[in-house]
Amino acid sequence: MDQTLINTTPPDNAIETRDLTKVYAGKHGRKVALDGISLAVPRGSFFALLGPNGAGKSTFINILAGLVTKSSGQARIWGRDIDVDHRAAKAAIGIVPQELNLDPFFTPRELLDVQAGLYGVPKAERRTEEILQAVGLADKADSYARTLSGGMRRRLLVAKAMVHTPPVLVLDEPTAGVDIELRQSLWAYVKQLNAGGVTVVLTTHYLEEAEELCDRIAIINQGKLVACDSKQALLARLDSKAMLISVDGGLTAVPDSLAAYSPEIRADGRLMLRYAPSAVPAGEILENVRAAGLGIRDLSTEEADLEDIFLRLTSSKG
Ligand SMILES: Nc1ncnc2c1ncn2[C@@H]1O[C@H](COP(=O)(O)OP(=O)(O)OP(=O)(O)O)[C@@H](O)[C@H]1O
Repeated sequence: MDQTLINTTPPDNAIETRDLTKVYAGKHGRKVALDGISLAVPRGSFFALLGPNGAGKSTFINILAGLVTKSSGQARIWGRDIDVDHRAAKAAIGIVPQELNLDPFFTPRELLDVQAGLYGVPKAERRTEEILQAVGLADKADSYARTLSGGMRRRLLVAKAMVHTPPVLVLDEPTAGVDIELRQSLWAYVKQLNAGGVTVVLTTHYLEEAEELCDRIAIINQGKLVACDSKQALLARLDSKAMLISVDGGLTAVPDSLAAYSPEIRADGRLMLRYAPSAVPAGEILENVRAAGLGIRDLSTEEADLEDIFLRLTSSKG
């Protein structure tokens, strides 16, 4: 890690933005891509930045990366203001871009060396072999980048982002187009980095991925922050569950007395009853089911998932 970062107390938040705004002046007029985003990414967290296409995720990340100039607002990376302390802010972050932009005539080893040089990492401190090993590219260390598969290039980009040992790693849609097996190995490595203290921020279209990996989630819609919370708190917000009941002897019609639970008979014949766990105890539903003369053969429940939250917060109705 950069000496100036080592010699200071680590901040509570790895990234902090205040009223971050970006207005693009395009051919078709002004486009507000970010509309006053204030958020904090706690140090050590595994943070997901979610949003539909065009929500502003890449713009947000590219401002942190120094690739897009913000229109107004502030951003701090590892406590360093990107305007005031640009060099230290840049040293604190490693960015894995969305595009697979690698020089085709360089080998992974050369690319990592060039990158280390750009960041002023002294030769003796370079961890080229270790990083190549970690991303599963040790046996491709001397092959031209153009001969690498999409999944390998993606992993090479992660390796590139890590050469200067930044405490914050940001991945923009890292698994788009990467097959499942490689996705797993990429995540294994990123999880290992996170377990070692690296703060990880990722944007992804795969909500299950965010749900599985991340502990905090922010959702951006049309340039505005519509949610930023722990995963548990976000999911609890929906306060919605479904109870699935296999009824003795099957079921052709739902008794009227269960109408309050928005009942539905599933294609597999099970009866689905919806309820808000904070207001309705499961036992009460079971009593009502029995009182309606139905025998319960088997029972399971389904929780709301991130997709439900995401759709609710980003639907055009708001
Ligand atoms: N250079 C630019 N000039 C004008 N408008 C732009 C520019 N870059 C992005 N935009 C617009 O700003 C908005 C946010 O784009 P951005 O790429 O940040 O979204 P995103 O959430 O990353 O989307 P995706 O998931 O598709 O990458 C979009 O409406 C986009 O068309």
